[in-house]
Amino acid sequence: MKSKGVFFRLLKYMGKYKLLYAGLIMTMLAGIALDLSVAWFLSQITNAAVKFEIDRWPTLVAIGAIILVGASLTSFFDTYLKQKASVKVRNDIRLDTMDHALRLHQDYYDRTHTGDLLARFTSDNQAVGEAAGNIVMGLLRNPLLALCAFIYLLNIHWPLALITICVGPAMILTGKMFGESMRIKGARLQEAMGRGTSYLQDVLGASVLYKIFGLEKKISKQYRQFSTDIAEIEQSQGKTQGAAGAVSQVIAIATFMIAILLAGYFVAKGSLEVGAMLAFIQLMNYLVNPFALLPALWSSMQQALAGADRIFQVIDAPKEYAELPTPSRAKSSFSEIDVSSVGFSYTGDVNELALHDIRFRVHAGQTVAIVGGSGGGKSTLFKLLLGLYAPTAGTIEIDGKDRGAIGLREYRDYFSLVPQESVLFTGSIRDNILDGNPTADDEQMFAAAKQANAYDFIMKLPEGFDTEIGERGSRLSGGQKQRIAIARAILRDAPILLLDEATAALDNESERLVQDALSRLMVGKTTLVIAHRLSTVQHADLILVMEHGKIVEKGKHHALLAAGGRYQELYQAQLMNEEQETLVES
Ligand SMILES: Nc1ncnc2c1ncn2[C@@H]1O[C@H](COP(=O)(O)OP(=O)(O)OP(=O)(O)O)[C@@H](O)[C@H]1O
Repeated sequence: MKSKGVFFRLLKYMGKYKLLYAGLIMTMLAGIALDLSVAWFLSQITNAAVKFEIDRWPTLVAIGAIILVGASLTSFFDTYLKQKASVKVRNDIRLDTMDHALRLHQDYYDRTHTGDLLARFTSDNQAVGEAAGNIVMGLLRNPLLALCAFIYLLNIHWPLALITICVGPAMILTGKMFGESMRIKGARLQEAMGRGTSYLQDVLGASVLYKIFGLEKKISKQYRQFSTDIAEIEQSQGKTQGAAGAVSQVIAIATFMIAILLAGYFVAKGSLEVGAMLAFIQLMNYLVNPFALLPALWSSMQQALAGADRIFQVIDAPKEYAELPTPSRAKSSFSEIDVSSVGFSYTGDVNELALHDIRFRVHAGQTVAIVGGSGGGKSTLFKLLLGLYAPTAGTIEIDGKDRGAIGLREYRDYFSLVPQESVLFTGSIRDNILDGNPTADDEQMFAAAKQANAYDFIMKLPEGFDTEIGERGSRLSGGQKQRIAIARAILRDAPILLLDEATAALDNESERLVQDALSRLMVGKTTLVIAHRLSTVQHADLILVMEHGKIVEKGKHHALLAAGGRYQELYQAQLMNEEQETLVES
């Protein structure tokens, strides 16, 4: 997006705090008046001194004191209000980003590293906050101060004032010259930071893996590359900023010198008072300094706008819902799911189908096992069933209606999910189980925990259900996390359960507790399970064998085994696996 468009969008966020910005503008105007009064004050003191007007001194001291008090007050309010405005705008943008991120299509999450999204919430947000406070006010105050100083200068000595104002166009040109380059470097920097944060997130969340595999040196080397990229862009930014600063300094000093030489000349000729010359010097500062600051402010604004653009990309990305959906209320029943000629492509290209012509029907209460080799399309089928992606061809209907007719939230209310790796959120065990049904009371929560074989271990924890589980459940064992996730699914009590069986074996006792919990969860439910266990497939009402995105065999265990096809191969392989596991354990 063009930086102008980005700026106007940022302005909308700022517009919510009109009073605050009105206060800031008043403070700014008072500050400028005080600055100018210092020049006037200088001229008064000098003229009184030159004319030996000693009796004016008490008044001059009083004026000096008033200027001092005014300056300290405006300085306080200026800093305080700018900070307040910046914090409020940042907070609103952060909340808005979250509000939109929660509604993004799964496709966005599958394509984008979460670290990159995190950078938009952190470093980009920080840059935008700066823009809404210090930078925008600086961009307003400096030209206005320069303009007021110029008008005052015109009053003192107009030919001198006109010579001095030449600094303006030269500085604006400098700003333009370096601003675009700063904006491009700013965007590159934020992207590099996004990549660095993504990498950090992967590595710091996998401490056990890098310790065991001895990857410390490799990771340190790779991170050096990310860090060096960031440092190089920052250095290059420094160069551009330095060059912009140097050019503006040269212009400022040259203008200053010419004006002073001329002012001195006019005093010597008797056409300018000494007091007026002192006021002139002070006013020159107010004219030249703002122009010297403008290029740097302008480039910081460009950099902040590059950050804002990255945030607005998240806000503008296609969403699943127009508003945040109402909390889920699981459906109580259904009769049939009909998957009819479903085809799907992640890329939208019909030549790259991840699923081809998938057809099957499930009746309430049945268990369907989905088996097949890696990359066969099992998880993709789950994603479609859960409404995370829409089929490219064909339909998925529940009781004769597809998700378009039912509405996405309501469609998802038919489902509960137990993923392969249990995901728990930061918070207490209670919070996590109640995610299944926030309206459940303690009795229902305890009953769910008991069914999930989780109650006893939870009660042994120091704070029972109120125990904080730590980041991603890090303070719990794998089996404990799974049982909490199962308790959550039990409390949800949705009629269709999608279960991705864990491939990683737990120890015997833990495995038994988890399996037992899962069988209780499945009672009375329709279950579609990506199955890795023989016991699950043997008892399924329907087995779908998936290879290369197609259902290559379909039926019940004995019939498929007798057919001697792909299912039999998979079954034999799994049988050998489980026999080996039993041998290792015994
Ligand atoms: N987000 C994605 N974008 C593009 N292609 C994808 C995406 N996710 C999966 N695929 C591709 O779709 C195909 C099916 O993958 P899927 O994860 O559904 O297989 P799977 O049967 O669940 O495999 P596994 O048993 O190994 O988990 C694979 O070729 C995979 O590379």
